[in-house]
Amino acid sequence: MSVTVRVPAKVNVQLAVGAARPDGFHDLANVFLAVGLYDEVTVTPADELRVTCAGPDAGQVPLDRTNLAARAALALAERYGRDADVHLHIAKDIPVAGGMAGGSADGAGALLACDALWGTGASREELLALCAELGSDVPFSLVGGAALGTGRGERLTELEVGGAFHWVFAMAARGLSTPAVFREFDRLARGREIPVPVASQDLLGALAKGDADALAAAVSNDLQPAALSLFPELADTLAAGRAAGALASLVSGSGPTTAFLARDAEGAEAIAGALRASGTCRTVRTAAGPVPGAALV
Ligand SMILES: C[C@](O)(CO)[C@H](O)COP(=O)(O)OP(=O)(O)OC[C@H]1O[C@@H](n2ccc(N)nc2=O)[C@H](O)[C@@H]1O
Ligand SMILES: Nc1ncnc2c1ncn2[C@@H]1O[C@H](COP(=O)(O)OP(=O)(O)OP(=O)(O)O)[C@@H](O)[C@H]1O
Repeated sequence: MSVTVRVPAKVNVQLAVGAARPDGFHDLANVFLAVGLYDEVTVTPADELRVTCAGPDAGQVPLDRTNLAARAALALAERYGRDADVHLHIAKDIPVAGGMAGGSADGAGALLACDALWGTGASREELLALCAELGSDVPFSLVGGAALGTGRGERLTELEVGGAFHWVFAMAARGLSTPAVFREFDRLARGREIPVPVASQDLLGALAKGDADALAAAVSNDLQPAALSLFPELADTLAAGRAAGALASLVSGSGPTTAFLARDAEGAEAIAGALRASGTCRTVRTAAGPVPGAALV
């Protein structure tokens, strides 16, 4: 018997970052939108814990116990007194180290799949608490849709969204390490007063209305200067998307994937074509959101 769970990627439509906390994390006002790019995690009983991965970026994914899917299976097994002798297979379509919560998606997917396989009877709250232990983005991968994340991003308030938003994502030639981007944020912020992060009411209103122009005017990412500082060529990708008519262009989360908001699906295809022709990125994908979070298939 095996269980498969499909989990979406995310884009951060607002990422407000506060000062570094004593524990090294940063308080955030993090507005997540789940978009239709998916990883699938399949769990099958086995003689020992084993991870395999297939997909264009599979070579960059660790297959040992540092893999977030393996860590999720081990955490759930420990909490509910099971053994974690399972084969976890990840069909990976979300870019690796791209700022789209790919590893987090696999963590949430493995947790839900193992939970279904083992019949632990864990409540949604218990699963969300385990997700938060695995990583700041993991609870959102479980929940999906749209949500405001506070604390280090793990405390979620689900948000109403009034329509679909159409996006283009440009994947970069190399990844960026999330801790390195936060460190660069700290370096750039040195000697400056950092305001307490708060969600933008204009942005929440634009999401609720499903208004792409209003959303474009309100998107922001406090990690973008740090990502650009570590990866200056991203400015060329952002400029190419703007020139192609994107309503908004921004770095997704900690980057280096760049995200472009289009008016509709047709507009997204046109921007995607122009980005491909620009030669400023590795691959280009289109996806709409919001979509539901991790779910059994
Ligand atoms: C950049 C975002 O993707 C935006 O959604 C997230 O904030 C990062 O979430 P994530 O990849 O799940 O991050 P975690 O695995 O929890 O943390 C990785 C590292 O990122 C930094 N980190 C992460 C989240 C946060 N609120 N403050 C931080 O400073 C810390 O150095 C931490 O050691
Ligand atoms: N299942 C996994 N898939 C991909 N990377 C993983 C996984 N488990 C652990 N990792 C490690 O985590 C690193 C970050 O990968 P990931 O794809 O999660 O980054 P990301 O999308 O930028 O994350 P986020 O948007 O949450 O900051 C990888 O370089 C890899 O070493």
